[in-house]
Amino acid sequence: MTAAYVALEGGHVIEGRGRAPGTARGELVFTTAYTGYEESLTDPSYEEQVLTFSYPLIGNYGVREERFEDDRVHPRAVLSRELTDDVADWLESEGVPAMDHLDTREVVTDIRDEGAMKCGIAVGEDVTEEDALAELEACKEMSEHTEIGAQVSVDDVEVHGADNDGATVALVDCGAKGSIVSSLLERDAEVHVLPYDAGVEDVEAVDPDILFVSNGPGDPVNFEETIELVEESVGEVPIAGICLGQQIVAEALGGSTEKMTFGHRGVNQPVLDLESDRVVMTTQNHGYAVAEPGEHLEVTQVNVNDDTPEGLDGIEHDILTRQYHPEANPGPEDTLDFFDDVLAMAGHHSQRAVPADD
Ligand SMILES: NC(=O)CC[C@H](N)C(=O)O
Repeated sequence: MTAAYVALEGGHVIEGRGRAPGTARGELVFTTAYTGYEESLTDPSYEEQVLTFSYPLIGNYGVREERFEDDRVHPRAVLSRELTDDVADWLESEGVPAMDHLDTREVVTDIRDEGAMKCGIAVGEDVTEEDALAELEACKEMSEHTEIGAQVSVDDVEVHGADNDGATVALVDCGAKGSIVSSLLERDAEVHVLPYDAGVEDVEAVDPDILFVSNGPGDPVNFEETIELVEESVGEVPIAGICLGQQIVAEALGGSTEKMTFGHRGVNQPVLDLESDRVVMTTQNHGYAVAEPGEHLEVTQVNVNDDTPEGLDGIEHDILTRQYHPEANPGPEDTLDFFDDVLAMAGHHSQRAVPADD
């Protein structure tokens, strides 16, 4: 058996079974999702984090590329009660350390009590507890990853669905899940994926019907360029956002965000829509939340468990954001109509909707 250690903030070291070798460090978080391990492991929002699966068996329906949200694994390391060989081999081929035979109830209880925390991992034939502790020592706080946008964004503009007849969307890629792009393409949109640090001139070059800010990893205040872009675009073009996108929109409109104790990560987070009084089940993966929405935004949806803002609507301008992942994947699919609502905002701004010769 390959040795495997995870050192938690405070110095507590837990031993497990090595499943993919290497050393790593990151913010230790957990997801309660019982399906969707392929989607979670390829979700760019997990960049710089170590992901613990609380569900005890991970990998029981194999590993298929069609399910991937990006072309690589994003968590720095993976902890589980039991990983199948399929998943362990995949993680090894990606160079991502993994360990199992852990009591993940103990890990999750620690995170719930102490909050998301720094950790160090060491997996391999000759590793020791000290190797895991050295990784812990070198681990940064999530908010110190100030360049995290550059780690996950496209470098150059990418266009998808150029032949589509629907709305033109400028999607600012702060670490976008692939299924946000496919949800827009399925609705006939032409999607221009822009780097996270795109400026107003880059958006003007696309002349979009919608400016859409994606999900992404880390602390939203580190996305200064994206916040500035949204600030300058309010009132010029309808704006949409998912997860980090909602947080960036709130920051841009004079609101604020805060770090949660251990966040929301799973596929059964209940969300109440305040207008319809209807509850939907949602996929979530976030460790920050909107604290103050900003003066031009109204909170329209809240998390049933802790009342945190889950949906924001613009009061004077066309703005629509969600803290959860409406694109689902792995599901549930209660909230896919968000994309229809976003695309319905296309053409709301007359200066863009009315052709010059009208
Ligand atoms: N999925 C996301 O976009 C995550 C947003 C942000 N990084 C957070 O942890 O809250």
